[in-house]
Amino acid sequence: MTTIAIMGGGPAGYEAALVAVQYGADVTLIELDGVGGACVLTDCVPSKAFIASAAGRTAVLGARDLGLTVDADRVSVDVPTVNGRVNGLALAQSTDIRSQLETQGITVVQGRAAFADRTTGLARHVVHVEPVDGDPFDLDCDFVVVATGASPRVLPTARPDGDRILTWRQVYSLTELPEHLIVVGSGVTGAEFASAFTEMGVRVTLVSSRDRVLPSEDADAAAVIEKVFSEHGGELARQSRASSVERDGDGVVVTLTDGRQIRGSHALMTVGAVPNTADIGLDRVGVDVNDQGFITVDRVSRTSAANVYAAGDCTGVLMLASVAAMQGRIAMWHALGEGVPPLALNTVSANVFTHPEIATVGNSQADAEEDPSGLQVLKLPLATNARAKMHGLEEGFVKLVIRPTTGLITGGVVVAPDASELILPIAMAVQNRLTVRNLAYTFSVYPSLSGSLTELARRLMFVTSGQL
Ligand SMILES: Cc1cc2nc3c(=O)[nH]c(=O)nc-3n(C[C@H](O)[C@H](O)[C@H](O)COP(=O)(O)OP(=O)(O)OC[C@H]3O[C@@H](n4cnc5c(N)ncnc54)[C@H](O)[C@@H]3O)c2cc1C
Ligand SMILES: NC(=O)c1ccc[n+]([C@@H]2O[C@H](COP(=O)([O-])OP(=O)(O)OC[C@H]3O[C@@H](n4cnc5c(N)ncnc54)[C@H](O)[C@@H]3O)[C@@H](O)[C@H]2O)c1
Repeated sequence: MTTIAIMGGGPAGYEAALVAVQYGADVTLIELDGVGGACVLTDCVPSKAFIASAAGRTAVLGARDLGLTVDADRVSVDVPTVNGRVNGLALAQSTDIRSQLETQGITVVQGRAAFADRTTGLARHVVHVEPVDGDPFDLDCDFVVVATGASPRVLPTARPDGDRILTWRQVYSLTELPEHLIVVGSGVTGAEFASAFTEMGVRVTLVSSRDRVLPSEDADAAAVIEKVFSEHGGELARQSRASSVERDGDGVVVTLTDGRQIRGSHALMTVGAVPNTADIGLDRVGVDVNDQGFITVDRVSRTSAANVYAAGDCTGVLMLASVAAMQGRIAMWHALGEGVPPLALNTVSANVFTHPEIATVGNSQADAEEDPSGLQVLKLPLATNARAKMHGLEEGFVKLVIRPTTGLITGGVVVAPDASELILPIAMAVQNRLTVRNLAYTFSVYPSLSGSLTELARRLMFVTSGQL
């Protein structure tokens, strides 16, 4: 029987385990904290549950625009209840995944795993396991999957104390809302928390090292987020790189590289993530890492060492739960002899859970600007959509990227409250090589926000080159 050890029980690890066991392998999954990994326990799942509470407050207050009487002073956030719900939901999800794994026959060990090979270059590997309760033991394996994830990056001059200077994993132990939260770092994590805390009525300053929020996202989408953020009272400190964050009595002071200082009650550090690859014995097996410590993998998740695969955030390929899970599955399909298509990043859909949300898939407007003869972009604001008017939506848009010569849809952006749900038709089109004509001829419900997608496709039929 093929013996497989999986280090780490996040989406990369547990999805790899579920595939391996289907092929009759003897699978042991070793997870330090809890099954589901950081994704379920501290990162993706809790943050989205927290954001759901923030969005609930916005929805209640927004009901005034729909003719309902709401006493704004009586809409308050019960922080211990919100965080209790968040933490309880994460634990429940972890328990569900663990029981699914065990029902399928996967051995789950809570503990730390590391390579213990005595010689580099062998095809079989030894994984040393130190369970949290029980004696250490070694596993002799045909294949190993490294899926150890990543951790918040800590600046030496801004050490989190869990009280006033927080990582994103420490937000859920707050017992009351910050008076003035300074969010340092305006990537996806920073933007999501800045948006959620403003929705909860907190004064937020977002420190961005660039001249805009979400530097890697669609510029039009980021502009909408900035506008809504400032309407909710948020302040954006542009071109501002934090050089240190220190306690100052009951508050914090963030010092910027140009000497300016921003004072607040709390600081939330969202300055990126570092891979958990330092102390797992990768050098004993000859697994290459890049200069930031991320494991180098190919598109079927192979590392530089024979029969060692790696998946998820520890590879830094695209730090999304969906990509981690797919890398884990691909690793096991490949190892166990299944013909598998390599990972294709041009079809990945992703969502930023700000208010409103930003969902993207495939080619971006930046791609189109680099290739103006090959790609064309059209944007349609939602403001004229009947359903948007009914719900009082004034912001947001849909955008499609197409190949004008063929009409193929190669990418898109949706900015809307439920963009994460609305992106699927575009993702289907990109994945299945559909054209604007295919989308234009599709019935959408009237009235619906998705009606703007079919309308945009109809408009695009007239900017394509006549071959449709
Ligand atoms: C705030 C935040 C919100 C996010 N929201 C989203 C989202 O909405 N959608 C999305 O797609 N992605 C989201 N992400 C990204 C997503 O959480 C990650 O891409 C995902 O967790 C990666 O999964 P993974 O399996 O690689 O690692 P993880 O989920 O980090 O799991 C790795 C596990 O390995 C364990 N481990 C580490 N070392 C060892 C060892 N030596 N032995 C045993 N176990 C070990 C760790 O304890 C950890 O539990 C978010 C990230 C953050 C920070
Ligand atoms: N909804 C989602 O899918 C979701 C949510 C959160 C995170 N993620 C993923 O997790 C990964 C990490 O995202 P992230 O936002 O945590 O990290 P990131 O590395 O993407 O962004 C960190 C930001 O902090 C800035 N920064 C660094 N040092 C700074 C300093 N001293 N002062 C001010 N700014 C500074 C960087 O310039 C960067 O813009 C991403 O790949 C992201 O896609 C996904």
